[in-house]
Amino acid sequence: MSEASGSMLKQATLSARGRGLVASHAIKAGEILLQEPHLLLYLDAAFASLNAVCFHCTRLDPSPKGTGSWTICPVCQTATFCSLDCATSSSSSTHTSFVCKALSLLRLSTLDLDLQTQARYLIAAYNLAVLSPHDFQQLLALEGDGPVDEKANVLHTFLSEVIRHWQVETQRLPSWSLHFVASLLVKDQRNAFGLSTYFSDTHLRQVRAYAIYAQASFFNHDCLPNACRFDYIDRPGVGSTDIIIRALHDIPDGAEICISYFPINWSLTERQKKLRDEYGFICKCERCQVEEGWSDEDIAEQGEEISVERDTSEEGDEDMEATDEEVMDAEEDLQGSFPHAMFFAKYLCPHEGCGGTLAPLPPNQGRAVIMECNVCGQLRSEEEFLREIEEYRVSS
Ligand SMILES: C[S@@+](CC[C@H](N)C(=O)[O-])C[C@H]1O[C@@H](n2cnc3c(N)ncnc32)[C@H](O)[C@@H]1O
Repeated sequence: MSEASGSMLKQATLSARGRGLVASHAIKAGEILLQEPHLLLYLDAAFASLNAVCFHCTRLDPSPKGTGSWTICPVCQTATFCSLDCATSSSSSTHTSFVCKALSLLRLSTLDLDLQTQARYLIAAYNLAVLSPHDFQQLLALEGDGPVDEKANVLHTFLSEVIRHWQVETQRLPSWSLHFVASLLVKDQRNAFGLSTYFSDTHLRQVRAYAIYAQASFFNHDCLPNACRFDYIDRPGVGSTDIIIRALHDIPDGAEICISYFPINWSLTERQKKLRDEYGFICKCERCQVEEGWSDEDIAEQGEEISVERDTSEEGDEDMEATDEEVMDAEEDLQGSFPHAMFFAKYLCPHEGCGGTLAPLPPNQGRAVIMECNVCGQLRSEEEFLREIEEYRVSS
């Protein structure tokens, strides 16, 4: 085992799941287990084409189109910057002359938007290899190696062309083999986190950018996670693209910390497909094992139960604290309905269509537990939680 970050986590090799992160001491609900800046960041091509997201910090342009003070790089006509600071910092980091040239060629290419996003990842990875070999080694150390497929072929051809152009204009840079590009693409698929914008009116989430984090990439998946991730990409100041991992509940010393790689309310079929196709494994977690034994009626019933539990009132915000006894009684009431009912009642965001996970705010002595949603950002007090359960009890 080796220390991962600070004193909260240790890296361990775990049976049938490679490396993972375990608690290096007992952890309290809501504690921040990890806060980490990205190793690599790249924009989603569809979002980038709107020219309303900063190439360097990924903040959105809040002003109506054409009225803001944002600038676009006159050379590649692709990278948009929200401020002089971002434009200046990026010229020696995320938007070097190499990246600028590569983006110019990407703009003229015929790659579809999905391939353009992947090309942006390879450009950022190549830039990282040139600027910071140490950080690039961290990327190479991440899980993932893959077959050479059509996508890898197309993207390898594009990247080789970029490197050839660049060599003609400036210096000699190493080329990358087709197998190397294919393996980097799998590392991205298995380790990148999407930084999303949530539209509360339509409940849609649109990925704005993708980020890879050196330590957070070691969290394994569980369909009943004990931690979840937050990001605050539009928050002012530095560190807006940091990943923050918070404990959902108390975690004992030595237990593995797992997150869910997708919204926790996905069905068994959706979860298994995603994990098999994109992450290369069959999930054997407790929840999957229970749900694999279900009949079609059980599945329909569970869907209804989750939606009933989520159909909550938004009224009232009395400032009284629930006692531990009240919370325990409520938990017992729910246990009987279906396995893991309590997990959804506690941790699935009650706001319709959101699908986010609620985690307690970091512990603050003497204060009631307040849960925060990692998607819509809304808060829920313990009293609201008890009221939801009471409404459910009355209606069932
Ligand atoms: C983000 S990485 C997590 C760290 C990885 N275990 C490692 O050794 O670097 C994702 C990969 O870990 C493995 N993994 C994650 N959760 C797993 C689980 N519950 N069971 C088996 N393998 C898992 C899969 O290979 C997956 O593609």
